[in-house]
Amino acid sequence: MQQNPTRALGARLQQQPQRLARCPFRSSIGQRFRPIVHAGPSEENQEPGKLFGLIPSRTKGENLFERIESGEFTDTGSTKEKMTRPLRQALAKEPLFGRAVARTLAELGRRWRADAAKRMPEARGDIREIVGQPVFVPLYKLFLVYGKIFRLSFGPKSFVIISDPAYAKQILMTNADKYSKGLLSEILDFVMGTGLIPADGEIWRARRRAVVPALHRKYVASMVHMFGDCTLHGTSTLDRVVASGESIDMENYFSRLALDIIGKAVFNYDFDSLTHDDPVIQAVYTVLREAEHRSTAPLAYWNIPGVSMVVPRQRRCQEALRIVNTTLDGLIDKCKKLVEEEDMEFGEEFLSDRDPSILHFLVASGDEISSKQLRDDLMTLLIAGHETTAAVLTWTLYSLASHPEVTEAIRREVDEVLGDRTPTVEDFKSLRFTTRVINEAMRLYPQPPVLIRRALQDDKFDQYVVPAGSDLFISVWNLHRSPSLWDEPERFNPERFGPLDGPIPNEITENFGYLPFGGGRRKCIGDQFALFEALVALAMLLRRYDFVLDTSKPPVGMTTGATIHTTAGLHMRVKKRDLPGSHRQSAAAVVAATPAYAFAYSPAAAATASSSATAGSAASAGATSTGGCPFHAAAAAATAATIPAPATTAGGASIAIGAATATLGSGVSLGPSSGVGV
Ligand code: HEM
Repeated sequence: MQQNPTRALGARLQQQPQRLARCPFRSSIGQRFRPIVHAGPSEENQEPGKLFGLIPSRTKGENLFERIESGEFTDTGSTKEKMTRPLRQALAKEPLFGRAVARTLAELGRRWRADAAKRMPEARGDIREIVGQPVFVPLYKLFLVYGKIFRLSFGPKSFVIISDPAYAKQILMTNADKYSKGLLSEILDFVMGTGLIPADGEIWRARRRAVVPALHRKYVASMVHMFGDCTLHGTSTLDRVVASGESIDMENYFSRLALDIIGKAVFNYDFDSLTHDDPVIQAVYTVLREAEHRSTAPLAYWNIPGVSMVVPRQRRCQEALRIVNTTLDGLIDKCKKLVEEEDMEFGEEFLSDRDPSILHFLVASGDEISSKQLRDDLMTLLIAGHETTAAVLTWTLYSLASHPEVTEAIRREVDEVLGDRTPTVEDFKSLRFTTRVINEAMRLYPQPPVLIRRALQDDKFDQYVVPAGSDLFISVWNLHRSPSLWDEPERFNPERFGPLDGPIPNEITENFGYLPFGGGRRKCIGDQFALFEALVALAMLLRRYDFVLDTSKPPVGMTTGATIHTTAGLHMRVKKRDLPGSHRQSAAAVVAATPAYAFAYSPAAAATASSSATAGSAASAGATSTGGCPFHAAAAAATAATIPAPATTAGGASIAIGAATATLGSGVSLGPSSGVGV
């Protein structure tokens, strides 16, 4: 983080929350929570890169700071003290009795002022006033007014909003023992059970100890090959889009790419959602959508007995869960048989060529766990690793659309380091600029934008006590866009993190002002995996294609789900990139030149491979040269054969998951409606 001129003002603002102890909007009912800016796209903000006015523009921000500085929002103490002050002054002039009362009032006034200074700034209002925009947007506006910690109250419900690196560090690291996942565990129970994300206490400790070793160095290296294969496989779809001249919803595309990748990585299942739809894919999306729906619904109506039988969406959800669970049980059984058959010694970096998945590691480890716990683990990893990475790729590509010079810089790096080769782990040391671009996109669009915790014990943040039982939101969005931490926080600037040969920015290098993967003991276990995945996909796609926003489609807006979604897709026109003086290898040739990645359980890929056995020698050459790997064969064949394109609209099994934007009702619980922290 670099120093900047607005920092001084921001720092002053951070020092004064106690002076804002009263809601500045309260005095003017009509102004309560009135948006300082609008979240929806407006004429001025339709230009990509202006962030659609989703956050206050520089001028608006400065005006707000000026107004705060002028004292307009400032309440310097206790209202009771202020109201009794004229009386006290009048009484003080009276001899004897009057003066005695004035002295008592003065003493009371001192106590009232001291109490007021200890009270956390509080924003009160009607929950309806923040409906209709992604919840992290009003939270940002309130942060600019109330500062680094404030209480947001709706009737009897209240939440503590944290937007300060030191406080975030206290919650996530120093005092992590004092916090649980709270609301998040309640919402995700139906799908993740006691998986790592919602679990707390001993179960979390045991599962973290079991799962983390599965993502060892050799595993991640082998996954990097698979990322390349999957990205290449998806180019058949993009080639069709190029030929058709239509645009494609890249949010949908990335969602499918990420699903294909995480399926293979976690349980060696090939969804192949990039080229087809089937009931399992539909079921996974139904479950994902339900998780997001529950995280933004005002009332936990699904807990009412009988609702799952009566409400159609809940019935569909139950059916989808049944399909997903049956599929997972099948994969677990298959894996158990494989472990019995194979004669492999289990060791620290256990990795099977036939099935390099996390599931295989967990089963082979001999850990005595129930199938239910195993299913919870798999489902958790599937959800954690899917939406997040897809969203990072979506918003990175979106940011690049308005920064062609950055795209060109990526290409220079990729052309030099990779050419048409698929990346290996070793390449990451050289793809430093591309990595910074992803780091910067994760700053502007953190996934999830808010982390959720519940205090198990009282905790203290400077003078403010947060009592046990309080629900806290750490607003990563606010941290990542804080004017006191970042120079021109709204600007997409991959160079802000300093020289390229410096460390890759993370929560430690940025002292908890940057939390793309959280921090402390509950930090993301898939951070490297995810960064490599995004890097491979971005590098390989930008090497091969030009992407331009389709301006005939609705402007891109944001909506909240578990991650930040677009409101109506990221529609882009795609062209093959002109590669002057360079020659582009066919996908089959690239696959042939890539070290073998074994992929065992792949019904869809196997089907594609066998059905396209006559699709050309390129395909079989790819298969042979990679030791008969069915996935390689399928990837190569896919380029030669005709494959149906995925739906490019946000319907069906597509990723309109976040469409249920914070549909918060009046006066009811806010729920964790700001992006659910995974
Ligand atoms: C770019 C992609 C990703 C992003 C931005 C991301 C972000 C995060 C964040 C911010 C947390 C911390 C949540 C909290 O403290 O409440 C987290 C936790 C977690 N992530 Fe990721 N994640 C990504 C990819 C992945 C992948 C690929 C996997 C698995 C292969 C994964 C598995 C997990 C798990 C299991 C946790 C919970 C850890 C625990 O509570 O002990 N994530 N992730």
